[in-house]
Amino acid sequence: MISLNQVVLGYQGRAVTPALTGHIVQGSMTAIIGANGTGKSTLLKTLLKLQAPVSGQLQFTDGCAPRIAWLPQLAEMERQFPVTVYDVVCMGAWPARSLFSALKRQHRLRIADAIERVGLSAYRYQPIEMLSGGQFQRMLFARLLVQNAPLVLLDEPFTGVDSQTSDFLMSLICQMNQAGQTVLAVLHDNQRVSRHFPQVLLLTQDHFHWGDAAEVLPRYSQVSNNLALSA
Ligand SMILES: Nc1ncnc2c1ncn2[C@@H]1O[C@H](COP(=O)(O)OP(=O)(O)OP(=O)(O)O)[C@@H](O)[C@H]1O
Repeated sequence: MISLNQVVLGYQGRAVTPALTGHIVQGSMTAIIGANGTGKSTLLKTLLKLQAPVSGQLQFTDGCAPRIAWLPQLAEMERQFPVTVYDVVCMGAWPARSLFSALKRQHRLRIADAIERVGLSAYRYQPIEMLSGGQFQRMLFARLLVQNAPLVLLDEPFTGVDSQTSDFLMSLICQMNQAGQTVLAVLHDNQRVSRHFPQVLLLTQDHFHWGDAAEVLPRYSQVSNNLALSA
């Protein structure tokens, strides 16, 4: 789906990662792990074309970027905006219709189904500022479900969410992947990574390891131990 060839990520010409080479295979499920500041979110933003790479090449198998659904970090979300749960979930249908046209019946059904799947039917007309952290994240997942994009990018999807809701959201991620969507998720919970993610990209300041979870995860413990020893 996407190939990275010696891609250095960064801002205004300043590198924040080593040169990355690897493939995001269609239908795969990959966790991006690493310490704070190693460029995990920057990779997602680069795939979204919000950020240009410092150097190297990103190639899309079909010649153009696939449709992408993105769950940003919770801290980057505007929560005081005066809209309802329904309004936010509706936004997932934008790519399939023009901005100001009325929703078609098929869209309305998809939106209602997504809100029900995440357990927010009773809150559909609630202003988003009144939602708890877990409810807010469920709402964003409903929007992802409506988007139904071939590539799903998730930036720390379980931040501020209790373990029961995290388990529930994890099951939704697995369902998306089983339905054929390619998933790339930034995570800090290695147990969850080893349970659910066959592929892992580990980023450090100077190196990266990209491959099967069973091979890459033990390297993370090594890296963490080395960091602890040098601190
Ligand atoms: N808009 C920006 N302009 C300049 N530098 C930035 C910008 N955003 C992030 N950075 C820097 O890029 C580096 C990588 O940031 P990034 O957010 O990708 O890290 P991360 O691995 O996702 O970290 P975390 O686990 O803390 O979310 C950091 O040093 C950060 O300060």
